[in-house]
Amino acid sequence: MWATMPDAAHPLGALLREARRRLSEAGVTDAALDARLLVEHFTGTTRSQAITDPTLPVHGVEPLIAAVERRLAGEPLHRILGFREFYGLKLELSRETLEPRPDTETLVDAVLPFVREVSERRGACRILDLGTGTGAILLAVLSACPKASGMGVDISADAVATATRNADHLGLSNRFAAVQSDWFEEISGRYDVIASNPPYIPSQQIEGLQQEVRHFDPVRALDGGADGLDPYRIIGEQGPAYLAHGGLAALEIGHDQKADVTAIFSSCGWSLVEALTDLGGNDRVLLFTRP
Ligand SMILES: C[S@@+](CC[C@H](N)C(=O)[O-])C[C@H]1O[C@@H](n2cnc3c(N)ncnc32)[C@H](O)[C@@H]1O
Repeated sequence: MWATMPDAAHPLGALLREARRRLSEAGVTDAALDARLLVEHFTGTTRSQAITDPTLPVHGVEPLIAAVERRLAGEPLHRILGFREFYGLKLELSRETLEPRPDTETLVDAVLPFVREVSERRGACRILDLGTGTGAILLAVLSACPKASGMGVDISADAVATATRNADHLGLSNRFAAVQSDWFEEISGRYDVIASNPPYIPSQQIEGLQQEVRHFDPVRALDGGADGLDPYRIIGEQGPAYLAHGGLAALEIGHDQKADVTAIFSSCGWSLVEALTDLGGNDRVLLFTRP
């Protein structure tokens, strides 16, 4: 109905039904939720308006029509919206940033007790987030721990700019800095925590990933080299020079990488202190110290 009259005013309830119908007929999982979020975002309306005032006339529906078409073409919902929630924070996405995943919240939960303990004991705690992307991990930790501060590192200038904007919007820029660097290349000083969710997919497996990941997440955020372990070798070998005495390394890993990453870190003098699983019960986070 809307494509023939994009300039007309459409009742909010009818827009929602039409968006839901199109998405569900195309087999989009979570069609109802996606329709609601697209309608709210692209018409500037709220969920309660849709419930209490479904006849509310909405003008200028072209952006909504275009957004639904993008979803029908397979683009992930949050890429279209341009943001995603992570650890309760609204984070802007951009072309070269990974869409942060709920499983990565496991890493935030894993480091917070250590960050709080160091902050309480010393009045400060410094965190280095390698491969920061949107800034997700570091910003989540800073939002939960007011005495912590940190540096987000990314090889992508676009990611560094996005993480910086996210810190501004969240009111965290006084404790957050971001730098473009190939891992430790531009880094100096020592940090209490080195955190990273590095690219860890073996190069050969990228082609076989779901279309939504393969086409819309940046390859540089996914590709961990021939066996997926290259970044862990770099962090394991070079990390000790940037770690404060008694510090912690916290790493997200692929579900089948626990033994390999533990072996790499052990060979560099680290000790595994904890291994955590994600919401699906898969190995997801490893914590190491240097005795
Ligand atoms: C899996 S993403 C993680 C993004 C974010 N930390 C998160 O958890 O949502 C990996 C990130 O590492 C960055 N990266 C890839 N190679 C890098 C390198 N050599 N040096 C620094 N960052 C790199 C990518 O640009 C990407 O932002």
